[in-house]
Amino acid sequence: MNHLSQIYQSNLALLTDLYQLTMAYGYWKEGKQDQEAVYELYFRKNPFDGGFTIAAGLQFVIDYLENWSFDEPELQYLSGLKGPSGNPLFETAFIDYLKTLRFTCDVEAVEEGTVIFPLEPILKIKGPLLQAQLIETPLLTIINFQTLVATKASRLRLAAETDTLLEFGLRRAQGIDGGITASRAAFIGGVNATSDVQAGMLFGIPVKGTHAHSWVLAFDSEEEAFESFATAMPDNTILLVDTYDTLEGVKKAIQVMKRLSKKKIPFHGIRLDSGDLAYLSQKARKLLDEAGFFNTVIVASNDLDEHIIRSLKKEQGAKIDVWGVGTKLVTAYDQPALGGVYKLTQIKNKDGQWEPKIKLSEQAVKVTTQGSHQIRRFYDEEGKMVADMIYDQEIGADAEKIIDPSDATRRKKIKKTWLYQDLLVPVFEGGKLQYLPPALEHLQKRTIQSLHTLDASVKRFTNPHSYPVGLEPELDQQKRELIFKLREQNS
Ligand SMILES: Nc1ncnc2c1ncn2[C@@H]1O[C@H](COP(=O)(O)OP(=O)(O)OP(=O)(O)O)[C@@H](O)[C@H]1O
Ligand SMILES: O=P(O)(O)OC[C@H]1O[C@H](OP(=O)(O)OP(=O)(O)O)[C@H](O)[C@@H]1O
Ligand SMILES: O=C(O)c1cccnc1
Repeated sequence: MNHLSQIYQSNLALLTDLYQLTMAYGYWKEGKQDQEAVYELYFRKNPFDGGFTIAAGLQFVIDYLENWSFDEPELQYLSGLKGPSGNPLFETAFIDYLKTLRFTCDVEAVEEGTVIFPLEPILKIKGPLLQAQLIETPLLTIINFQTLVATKASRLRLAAETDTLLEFGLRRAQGIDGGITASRAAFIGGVNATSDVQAGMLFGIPVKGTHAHSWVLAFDSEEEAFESFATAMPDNTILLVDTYDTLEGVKKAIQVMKRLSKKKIPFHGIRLDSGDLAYLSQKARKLLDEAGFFNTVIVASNDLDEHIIRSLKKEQGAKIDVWGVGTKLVTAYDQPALGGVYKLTQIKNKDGQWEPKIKLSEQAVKVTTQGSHQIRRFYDEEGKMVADMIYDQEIGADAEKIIDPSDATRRKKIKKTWLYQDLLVPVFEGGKLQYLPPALEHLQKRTIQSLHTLDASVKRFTNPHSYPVGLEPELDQQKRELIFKLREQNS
C-alpha cells in the first residue's frame, strides 16, 4: 500500500532542501551524476538520555523511493526558479534530465523495531551520486521522527510493563503528518492502540477511546451523562469521572452502572484525568471492588510520561490498568529531534576504485567513518545482546575485538562462541524493491523481543549503561591513518 501518497495525494520529489537540487545540478554539469557513491544514515546520541533507540520509518522510506520521480508540475516549478541575476536557476536540459530520472540505487536498512545504537547505519544507500544526494533530506525527515517516537513509545512500554498502553496524541501532535506518523511509530514502539482513527484506517492499528469532559458538560448531571453514554455505547462503558469531583464521580458511575446492569449493560471501567493519580486510583479501586465491579479497569491520562508511569506503578502502588499518553509521546516532548545525519562514506574514482571519505571534526564522535559498513550483533550463551561490531564489507568481521570509535582506549573482546546476526538487510537492488515489509504487529513484536535481549542496565532511565558498539580493528586502523593523512594534507 502506498501510505504516503494516500495521505498527501501528491508527488513528493520536491520534499527536499534546495541545496540538494543545486548540488544535483552541479553534479550533472560536471558529468558526475552517475559516479557511484555510498551514503549512510545514522545518529550520534540515544534520545531521552536513554541507552538505546528503536529503528522505525523504513516502510515510508520504501513508499517514498518507490514513487520517486519528477512529474510535470514539479518540473514546471523548478523551471520557474530564478537566481538573483534573474536567470533560471536550472537550465532546460537539466529539467529534461530530471524528467527521465528513475531511482536505481541499492538500499540496505536495519529493520523497523530493531534496537539500534549511535553511529550504526540505519540506512545505507549505494548508487549514482546525484540520486543518493537528492534523497538525503526526505530519508532523514522520515527516519528521524519515526525512530524518535518509536523509542519514546518503547520507553513507555518498559514503564507500563504488561499494562495496556493507549496513544492519545493526535490533538497535540506537530501537525497532521506529525500525528499520523507518530501513531504508526508509537505502535511499533509498543502501544496497544491509538485514538487516531485515520492512522487506524491507514495502518490497521487498533483504535480505542473513552469520552471527553464535554460529554459530561452537555448533560444536566453526571448521572445522566453516564447513563446516556453507557446506554448508547454498551461495548465501551469507560466513564470519565473527574469533571467535578473525582471520587463523587466514581460513586455516581457505580450507582448508574448498578442500575444498568439489570439491563445487562456491562461496566468496563473509569478514566481519571486529573489530581493525584496514585491516591485517586487506590480510592476508586476500593469503591469499585466494594460495589462488586472487580472486572472494571481504571484508565489514567493527564500529561503522563514514562517517569510518572514508573513512579505510579513501582513507588506509589497506583491501581491503574490502562495508560493513555498523548503530548509527551507524539511530540517526543523532552527531545524534539533525533539528530540523525546522512554522510558520504566512499566514492568510486575514474579508475573504478572505491575511495574512502571522511569528514573531520574536533569531536571524535563527529568524525565520520569511511567505507561501506555492516553491523554485526553478537549474542552471548543466554541469547543476550553483548556487543555490536561496525565492519567494512570489504574487510570482513573476522576480528577478536571491537574498538570504541569515540575513545580508542575502550575495547571489547569478541568471543568466537558467540552467535551473531548482521543487521543491515537488502531493501532495494538497482532501484528494485527486494524486501517484503512485515505487518505492523510483527514490527511491534520485534521491538518487544529486541528489548528482551537487551540487558536491564542499558534499559534503565537514569544513567543507563552504554552498550558496547565498536569498529572492527582494521577499519579503525584505516580510519586513523586516513585522519592523519587528511590532517597533514589540510594543515
Ligand atoms: N501521584 C502522582 N505522582 C506523580 N505525578 C503525578 C501523580 N498524579 C498526577 N501526576 C502528574 O502530575 C501532573 C499534574 O498535572 P497538573 O498540575 O496539571 O494537575 P491536574 O491534576 O491536571 O490539575 P487540573 O485539575 O487543573 O487538571 C500530571 O503530569 C500528572 O500526570
Ligand atoms: O495529557 P495527554 O498525555 O496529552 O493526553 C491527552 C489528553 O487529551 C485530553 O485532554 P483534553 O483536555 O484535550 O480533552 P478532555 O476534555 O477530553 O479531557 C485527555 O483528557 C488527555 O488529558
Ligand atoms: O479516548 C480518550 O479518552 C481520549 C482520546 C484522545 C485524547 N484524550 C483522551
